[in-house]
Amino acid sequence: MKIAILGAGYVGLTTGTCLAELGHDVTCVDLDEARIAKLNGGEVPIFEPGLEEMLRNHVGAAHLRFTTSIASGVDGADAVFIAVGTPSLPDGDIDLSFVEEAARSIARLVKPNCVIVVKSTVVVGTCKALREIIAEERGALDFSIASNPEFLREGSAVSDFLSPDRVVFGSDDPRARALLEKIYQPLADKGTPILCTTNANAELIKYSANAFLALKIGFINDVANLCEQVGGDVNAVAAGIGLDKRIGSSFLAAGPGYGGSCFPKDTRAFAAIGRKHGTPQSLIENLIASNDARPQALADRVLRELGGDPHAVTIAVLGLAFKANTDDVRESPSLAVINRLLKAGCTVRAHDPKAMQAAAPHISGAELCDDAFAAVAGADAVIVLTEWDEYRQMNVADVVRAMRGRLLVDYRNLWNVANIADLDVHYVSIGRAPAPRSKASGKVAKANPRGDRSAVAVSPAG
Ligand SMILES: NC(=O)c1ccc[n+]([C@@H]2O[C@H](COP(=O)([O-])OP(=O)(O)OC[C@H]3O[C@@H](n4cnc5c(N)ncnc54)[C@H](O)[C@@H]3O)[C@@H](O)[C@H]2O)c1
Ligand SMILES: O=c1ccn([C@@H]2O[C@H](COP(=O)(O)OP(=O)(O)O[C@H]3O[C@H](CO)[C@@H](O)[C@H](O)[C@H]3O)[C@@H](O)[C@H]2O)c(=O)[nH]1
Repeated sequence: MKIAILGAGYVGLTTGTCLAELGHDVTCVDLDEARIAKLNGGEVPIFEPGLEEMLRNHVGAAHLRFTTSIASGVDGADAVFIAVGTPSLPDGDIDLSFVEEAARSIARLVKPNCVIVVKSTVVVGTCKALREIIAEERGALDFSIASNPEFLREGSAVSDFLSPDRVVFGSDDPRARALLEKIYQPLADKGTPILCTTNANAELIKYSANAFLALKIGFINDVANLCEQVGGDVNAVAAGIGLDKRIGSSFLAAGPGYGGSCFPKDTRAFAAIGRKHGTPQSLIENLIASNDARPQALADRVLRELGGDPHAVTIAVLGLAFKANTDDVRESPSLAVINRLLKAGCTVRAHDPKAMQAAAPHISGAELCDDAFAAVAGADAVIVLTEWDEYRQMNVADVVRAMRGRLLVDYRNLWNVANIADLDVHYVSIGRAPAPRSKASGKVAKANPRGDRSAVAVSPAG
């Protein structure tokens, strides 16, 4: 099958490479000349595990090409996937202008009977609107339009695409359905459930899935707040509720709030579409408000723990990406925490294994360190904000030795409390029971002088 993909970002590039892997002949088109030049020079412009190697194999075998020319990209294509961005508008609704522009630009170029597949995340009714735009541009063209929402996660995009929980496509016409079935046949052969439904349902499924997953995260973060006040441990609570098959254990990791290019934007769009149609999505509206407030609250907590004049304080931040295994910093809670600390007057030194270049323009004033220990050296406090394995595997005793102060803030619950128990540190984590007991005496320790019950204060051994 000859396929063109418009947009060679996280989704377009992964989709193009994986469709080549499934045996199709793929051309990825992007208007960003620098991006295409990099790809044609054998360089992959994003960090996504497994992508580079797979991409090189298919470029080498001439199944995968990159171009800035829409005309040559879509020439003769049986299907054209639109995978361009759908950013937020100021009112929370999504900006469909890139998708509309993409549809307009291909309308006069695609061959008759072509199937136009909307891969971008779009609000319900978009396929219908695009059909009208294309008809307006091209008059009598016989074409089909389908929605094929993407559920991959950054950091595991390739495996998510090739081994998905399901493939969803929505189309109101049999030609599009038949073509998409053919495109995804290799996944169906492996037993992947294929759900074929209407355009509108497919569009709604994507937003509902993201909104529901974001709700799970918001819920566990609220539970974490409660645990801190009443003496619970959110990890134990999450494990306990996650064993109920109706709840499931995934997406119950408490942390600094969800970020990234999808959940924040898609929950806002979900809420906006509810308001527009007179069906307010109050659960989601509340979720957005509490998630937006979380990074600031977590930064303020660090300032409270430190006390004194923030101008005299140096803080090391470990992690800038919105999650591990990606270089993406879009709506990363880490950036919001850092900017709050900078505004308060702190000196901030930050590190990330992959995301420093992307983060730099958003945290001017912070010093970027090539090495995690360079960030930590001489710091009064260390805050972990991204769950990179590199940080998980750090020897916490070495971290403490390198610091000037004694405040360790683990906003991803990466470090094992038992390994910290013998260190002379004040350890703050998310949703953990206060354990202010000295190992030696079994009495309440004084290592948490401000009496914040949410902090785990650990006394030196012996
Ligand atoms: N990032 C994810 O994990 C993810 C997962 C599922 C769905 N989505 C959705 O997929 C869509 C794309 O997301 P992304 O993260 O890949 O975006 P991105 O910003 O990484 O990439 C979009 C690309 O489209 C290009 N582009 C814009 N207009 C174009 C046009 N007319 N023709 C050709 N190229 C054009 C841009 O130059 C850019 O390189 C969004 O709707 C997003 O919500 C994203
Ligand atoms: O238990 C969890 C799981 C995730 N997160 C956070 O939630 C955000 C999103 O994480 P994740 O879903 O793993 O990454 P994305 O790449 O944003 O993927 C989401 O958004 C994509 C774009 O729509 C969808 O395709 C995916 O199915 C959906 O998981 C990140 O900030 C994570 O740190 C948590 O705090 N706790």
